[in-house]
Amino acid sequence: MTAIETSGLTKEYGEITAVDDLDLTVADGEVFGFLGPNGAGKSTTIDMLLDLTRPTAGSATVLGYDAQDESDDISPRVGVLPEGFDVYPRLSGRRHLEFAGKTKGTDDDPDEILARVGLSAEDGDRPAGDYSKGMRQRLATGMALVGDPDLLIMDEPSTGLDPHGIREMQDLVRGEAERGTTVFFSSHILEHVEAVCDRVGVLNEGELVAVDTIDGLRAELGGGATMALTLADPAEWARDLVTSLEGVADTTASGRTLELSVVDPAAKATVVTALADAGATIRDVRIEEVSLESLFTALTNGDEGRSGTADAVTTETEAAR
Ligand SMILES: Nc1ncnc2c1ncn2[C@@H]1O[C@H](COP(=O)(O)OP(=O)(O)OP(=O)(O)O)[C@@H](O)[C@H]1O
Repeated sequence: MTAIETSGLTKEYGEITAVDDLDLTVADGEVFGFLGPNGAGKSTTIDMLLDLTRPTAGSATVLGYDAQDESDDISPRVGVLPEGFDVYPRLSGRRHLEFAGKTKGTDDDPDEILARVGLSAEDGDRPAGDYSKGMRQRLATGMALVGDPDLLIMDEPSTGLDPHGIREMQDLVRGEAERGTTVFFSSHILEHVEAVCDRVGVLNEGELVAVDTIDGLRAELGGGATMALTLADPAEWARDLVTSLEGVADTTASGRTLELSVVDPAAKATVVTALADAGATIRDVRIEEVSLESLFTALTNGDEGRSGTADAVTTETEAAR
């Protein structure tokens, strides 16, 4: 079964096409990163999946149910961490979870959920207003996990977290994925998506411009990686050898250093093996992957977002500043 499937899904707000003819499939059990700059249409897509807004055209299924006609079958099976959710400061963490349980009509043990999101029983007793931003996000994720959903939808879950909080969030997502939960993770921060997602879909101005693994995207864009190998002997002969290998380009030799680009990620191992087989002694190998930043910029034409600010597309390093 597919967890999410959209077909020609479109949402227009007057002149603006927020989501444009979106065909997207997310497999059961997958952690899928939904990536795009501010205003790309991520939240609007999520709202249509949850029947919070109706499409202008097209359709979507969630867990096999029609998102519009069978939304009552969908909501008990889906947990949502909405963008910008904040806690009720005076309410304890445990009360938040009890409240979520009542709303969903389940009697999940709050302490089991606290533990699942990495909060202690003592944390559960404290007012959530005293929590760090990372703890608040974990509690909010816990509320989404009440009822043990098959699909967890997280809209920008790492916004505002420091690097430690981000790692905690990523561990949480990985843990849920290991339990078999499908995770749909929207973000405009590249590294967050790369670290946890099996595949990513890149949305730009409402259109899906790519769907692949991060490695696949790198390869597709021809960026791949650059390799610099230091050999024990002058590298000129090795240049001729590796130039003939599939997926290798731009080979240069200078003294004992051999530099090349690999278009196909698998070519890295091929280069090393071919040189070793030919009797070369490799003293050092340096590999530089194409940065996610440049990858993203290439896909979105450096788009800074329709409603966006100049830092709409950012890296973790920038976000942490
Ligand atoms: N209710 C609405 N009325 C009019 N325009 C809207 C409405 N909701 C969204 N839009 C517009 O649709 C486009 C997509 O917005 P959306 O919030 O889905 O993007 P996003 O990718 O989630 O962005 P962000 O990362 O900033 O949350 C934007 O141009 C936005 O201004």
